[in-house]
Amino acid sequence: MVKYAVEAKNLYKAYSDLTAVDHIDFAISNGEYFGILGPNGAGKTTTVAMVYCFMPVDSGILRVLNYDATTQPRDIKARLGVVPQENNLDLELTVLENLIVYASYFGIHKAVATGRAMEQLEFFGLSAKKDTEVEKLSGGMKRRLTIARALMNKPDVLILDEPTTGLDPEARHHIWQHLRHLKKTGLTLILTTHYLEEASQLCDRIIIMDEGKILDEGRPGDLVSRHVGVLVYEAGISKENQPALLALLSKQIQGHLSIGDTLYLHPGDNASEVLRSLQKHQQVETLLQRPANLEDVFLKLTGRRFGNENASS
Ligand SMILES: Nc1ncnc2c1ncn2[C@@H]1O[C@H](COP(=O)(O)OP(=O)(O)OP(=O)(O)O)[C@@H](O)[C@H]1O
Repeated sequence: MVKYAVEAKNLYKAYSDLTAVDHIDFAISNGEYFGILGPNGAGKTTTVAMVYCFMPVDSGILRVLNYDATTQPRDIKARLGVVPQENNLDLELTVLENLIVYASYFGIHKAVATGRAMEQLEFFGLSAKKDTEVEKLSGGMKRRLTIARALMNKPDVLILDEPTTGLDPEARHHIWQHLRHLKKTGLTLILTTHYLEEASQLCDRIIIMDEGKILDEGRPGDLVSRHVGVLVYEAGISKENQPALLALLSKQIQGHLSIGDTLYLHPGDNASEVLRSLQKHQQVETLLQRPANLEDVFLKLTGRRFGNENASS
């Protein structure tokens, strides 16, 4: 068995003069759930599109299941499952037909394909819909069917490009649950997402991308504790009060970090004392205490927020 499911070294891709993937390195172990997290335009889709040999590599090394992405794309494609960003199911066909037709592209005999399809539909809670035309399914069902379809060739690596974008929270959680169950099969999963919670919930390890570069990589929890600590206080501070407040904090907490109106406190910090001071000096209009998350990591690394839709996802 090869050591890495995917290995990228100095990987580079540009569209004319726009650099989409800027000399990045990463390695994904077999059986790992690996996330590529980043805002719109970060280069996530371009990165995975090179992994599934849809887009050519401009320069650098990209090996997938020990095959070279430039010279051995057919070997790679045969062993991958891909769920692209847009649903590309055949809307006029039934649920079952979609799976069987897809399997035929891999030369899987109809009888074998039917058996496999029934197993997949059972697993993804779609058995009752097997004879329904795809256009009549809900968005969440369509997405589950697209994942089921990508598993028809029993891939070693499953690539999901933004698997839950556009779904409501319930449908999203439903998909997460299925993906967690799939982990037991030893599947390697590569997921791109701009949902911070999705990355935290599903991934063993993530890279955070921005403007084609990798800002950092690690386990989601480790990234949070390494960059921002455990607790975060969001303080509503008027602009004129900010300098005085920061001066006060500096006296009280060694090495505290503040970005905008968010204060980051590490477990060793004397948080309750800080809070008392803040309130005593009436420099804070509102104060919210919450656990630190990957949004804070992104903010710390870039000085920019990830985007409002992520805060509550
Ligand atoms: N076919 C293309 N032609 C030209 N530029 C492109 C093309 N595809 C992507 N880009 C640009 O390359 C950069 C990276 O895009 P990419 O789609 O890889 O990012 P992303 O992180 O997946 O973003 P999103 O979440 O919006 O899909 C962006 O600036 C994008 O506008």
